[in-house]
Amino acid sequence: MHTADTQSAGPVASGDETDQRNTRLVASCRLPTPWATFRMHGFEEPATGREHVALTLGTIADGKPVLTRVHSECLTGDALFSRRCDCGPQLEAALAAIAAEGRGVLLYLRQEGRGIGLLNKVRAYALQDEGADTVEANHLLGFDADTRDYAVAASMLRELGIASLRLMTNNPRKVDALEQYGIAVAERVPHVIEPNPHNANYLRTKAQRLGHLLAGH
Ligand SMILES: Nc1nc2c(ncn2[C@@H]2O[C@H](COP(=O)(O)OP(=O)(O)OP(=O)(O)O)[C@@H](O)[C@H]2O)c(=O)[nH]1
Ligand SMILES: [Zn+2]
Repeated sequence: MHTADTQSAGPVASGDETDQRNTRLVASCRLPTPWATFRMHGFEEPATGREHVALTLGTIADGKPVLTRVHSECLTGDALFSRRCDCGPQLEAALAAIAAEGRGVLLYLRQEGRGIGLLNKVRAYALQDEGADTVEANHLLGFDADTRDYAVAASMLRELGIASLRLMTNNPRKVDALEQYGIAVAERVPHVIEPNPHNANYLRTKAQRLGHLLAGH
């Protein structure tokens, strides 16, 4: 098992006062998991009070592209074992990949339900139970299909001293958004999970309507 105990002292600020500082690093600690013992860094977004975390492993502020997962909160998939989506297995696979490499970062962003919040996601799921797809359900509730913003992710990465990523994602819009906020994506690493009978339609909709790169959909 890899351990974060030997990694460099901690996050390094870029020193550039013109950076958009949307987040503030509050505290860091050890986080043992089944895959590795990570460093966990807790951030707050002063403008909104939202709290986010990053898990890091190894030496990450050395300028070389860092294997990275930018994961959006999904309480149902990440914590409650829901099979409606692919979030839980993606989270596990990302931590396993970072541990296997001995170096990397996972940002856990508190933008549940593609930014619409937990209870609106439950409303969206109820509409999907009646036949709407994931995009139609958001629209019926008066939201865009995806209301997430990655300025916070870019700010956290800068505070961790990371400027270049090997990003585990199937979402080209996530790559574009991070680059727009000044983070280089040296490589997109596909992060495809084997579908199950409950999420096959959802994954097809993501590929067809949200532009996700999921081979076979
Ligand atoms: N509004 C809404 N949000 C959902 C639904 N299913 C999952 N989510 C949320 O979607 C977010 C994950 O986004 P995804 O579209 O699965 O994937 P992504 O992060 O864009 O792309 P990847 O990096 O490839 O995983 C999490 O915040 C989930 O809570 C849904 O049916 N409706
Ligand atoms: Zn999910």
